[in-house]
Amino acid sequence: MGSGVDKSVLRRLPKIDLHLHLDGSVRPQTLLELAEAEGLTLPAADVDRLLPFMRVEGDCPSLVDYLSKFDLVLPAMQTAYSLERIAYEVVEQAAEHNCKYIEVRMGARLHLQKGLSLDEVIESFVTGLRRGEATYGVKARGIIICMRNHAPQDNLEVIEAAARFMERGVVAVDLAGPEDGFPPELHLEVFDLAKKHGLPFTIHAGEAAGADSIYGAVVKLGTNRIGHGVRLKEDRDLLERVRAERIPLEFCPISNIQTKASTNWETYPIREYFDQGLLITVNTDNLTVSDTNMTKELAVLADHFQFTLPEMEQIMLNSVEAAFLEKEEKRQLHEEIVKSFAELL
Ligand SMILES: O=c1[nH]cnc2c1ncn2[C@@H]1O[C@H](CO)[C@@H](O)[C@H]1O
Ligand SMILES: [Zn+2]
Repeated sequence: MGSGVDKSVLRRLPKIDLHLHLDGSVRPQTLLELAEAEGLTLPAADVDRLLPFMRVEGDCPSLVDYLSKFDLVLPAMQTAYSLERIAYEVVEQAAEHNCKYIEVRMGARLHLQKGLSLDEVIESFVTGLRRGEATYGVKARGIIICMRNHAPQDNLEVIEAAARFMERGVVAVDLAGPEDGFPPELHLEVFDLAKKHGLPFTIHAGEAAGADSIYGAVVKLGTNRIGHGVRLKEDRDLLERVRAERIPLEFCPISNIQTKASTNWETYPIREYFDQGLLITVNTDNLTVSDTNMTKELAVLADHFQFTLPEMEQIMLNSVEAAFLEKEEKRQLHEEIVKSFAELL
């Protein structure tokens, strides 16, 4: 199998990652250092032995099991220093794979355990992104996540805080966390508030739950983008609507197989959706938890779905269209992607 794509070129291709969680992308060495400095206990004292606790290994039965991996890192993400550093290092990791633009997301309320305020959390996060952008030249913006298992009242506060950072690197908000039992409609009011502030949003849907969840996100909430959306084909009318309205799908192939959004590559609908003209984007989700990077994600497209380099360019241009950026910024990014592909092809 394979599309005959020269693998050595994949790393050099210009890339965009629109779906990337901060807490799922902590380097093991960084966790060790933060734990040491803060007196936190970890299950292992060196990188090799710590890694199995940080990433999904072998069989992961479900999204809920996948999400249990985040419990290990969150205690070390409760200070301004750690949040700034981890955000900076995510940009650094993106630069290693020639990403030109990334949108990094974080659940602000998950970082209040040691007394930081919501504003301090977001400030530290965007400061790290900005420093990363200045150092590596990767344009980096933030998305603030509301957790679907948190009370809507608490999420309203998250939206208010995110809105205060709209001129300082926050470009959108999101809904993430366990999908079963927490439909998007529970947070209708929360995303109405986002709309009032002119904050666009993306909703994780169709990953662990089926098309109903995507329906809630698209029809009831009016989402601008869909996080994953793998199970969209379960509702043909909805698929047609998503296609016609050009609502982007943030696919994360390696994570999607791990969380069992699809049971295997044979049933993973990326080729089918792409060929049907859905606005497919390809992203990493969680660099550490999923043990991935953008180069590996593109290799999956070549190995399992015969995507050619021009098709990969189309995927990146889809990401430009889907990006939460101003028109002029998108125009520049589009130009940069086209130019770099032309040089490489
Ligand atoms: O693929 C995913 N689906 C749903 N929720 C996720 C996924 N990856 C991470 N998180 C959740 O988002 C929180 C903030 O980053 C993480 O702590 C995790 O609970
Ligand atoms: Zn996600």
